[in-house]
Amino acid sequence: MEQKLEELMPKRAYVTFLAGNGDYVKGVVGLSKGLRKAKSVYPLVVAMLPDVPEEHREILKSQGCIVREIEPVYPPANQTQFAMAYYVINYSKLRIWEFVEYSKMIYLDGDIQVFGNIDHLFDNPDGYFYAVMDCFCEKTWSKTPQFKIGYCQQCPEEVQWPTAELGPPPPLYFNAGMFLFEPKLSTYNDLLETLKLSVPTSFAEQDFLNAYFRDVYRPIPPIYNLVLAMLWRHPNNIDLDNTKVVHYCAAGSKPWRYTGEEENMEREDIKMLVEKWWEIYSDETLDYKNSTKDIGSSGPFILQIPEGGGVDHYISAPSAA
Ligand SMILES: O=c1ccn([C@@H]2O[C@H](COP(=O)(O)OP(=O)(O)O[C@H]3O[C@H](CO)[C@H](O)[C@H](O)[C@H]3O)[C@@H](O)[C@H]2O)c(=O)[nH]1
Ligand SMILES: O[C@H]1[C@H](O)[C@@H](O)[C@H](O)[C@@H](O)[C@H]1O
Ligand SMILES: [Mn+2]
Repeated sequence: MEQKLEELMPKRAYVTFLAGNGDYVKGVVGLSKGLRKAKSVYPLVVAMLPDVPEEHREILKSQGCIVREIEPVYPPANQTQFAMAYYVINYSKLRIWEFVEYSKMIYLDGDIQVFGNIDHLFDNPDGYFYAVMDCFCEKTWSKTPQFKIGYCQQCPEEVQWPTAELGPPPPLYFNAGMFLFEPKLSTYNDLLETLKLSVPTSFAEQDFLNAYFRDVYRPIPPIYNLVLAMLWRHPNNIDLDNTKVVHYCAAGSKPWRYTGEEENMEREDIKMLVEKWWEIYSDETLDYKNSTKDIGSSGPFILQIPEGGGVDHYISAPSAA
């Protein structure tokens, strides 16, 4: 019997996370417009906690986002001081492994902007967890042994890991603001069960995900998640001209809150990147309602086949189920 094309195609989507009634909704609106500008063919799902107000949900739907409410996930009770107190809500991100109507997803934080098309990352071989290596040099890391001895995995030759005192060097560590993963119920259930036995640490679910996926983690280049501190900590490791994804995670760098006053925020490269975020956010031609006719603009109800990545490509892709 003939199967419909839709049924044969592995489904893919971007996914972000939204909590509360604050201003992160602006980040998500910016992100949805950035994905449209980059002509991504996949929709943006917003996994949101129940505390996101109706008004913000409507704004996101009107930008073509698929809104999915999730229940909060809490870490085991513990005395941990997270690097930022609000990181506790980020454990709720684990719910995205339950989105099994998609075979592969790319998670992007709401404070991320996409400046180039990254749809090709979905074609990476199945069975791995792909993300960009983090940097340990900012003050948020000050409680960690890495920071205390001045060790960063971005330049492991500068300060060598003291194996004699601390044992073997820690495994590669990714920033959890961007990653490619495969939703799966078995993984989802195991993540939640494993969390119950875990001890919360400074970087909350980012530390947890690093520990959980350490054997299948494959680093991808920093052009797929430019953690802004890399600009002043490791300029030689980055390629700004070819950077496709920028993560406004450094203190004071969220474009919708930017004042330029915090440390490093007066830099020309930071100003330029903040301006580039605003250009996309304020561009009305990128609003979903103005761009649905445009081929390549992502939206929830349109089945689209990417240029040059047609039917054969989809059908031959190995199943991630
Ligand atoms: O009030 C809030 C706070 C956060 N968020 C969402 O949670 C994400 C994570 O928060 P930040 O982007 O402010 O955090 P950082 O980039 O500093 O944090 C990094 O470390 C965190 C540890 O919990 C997470 O892993 C996060 O994905 C990773 O990029 C946001 O992008 C946004 O999508 C909200 O919706 N509302
Ligand atoms: O998740 C954190 C956060 O984004 C910090 O702002 C950054 O300095 C860290 O390197 C990262 O691990
Ligand atoms: Mn972030």
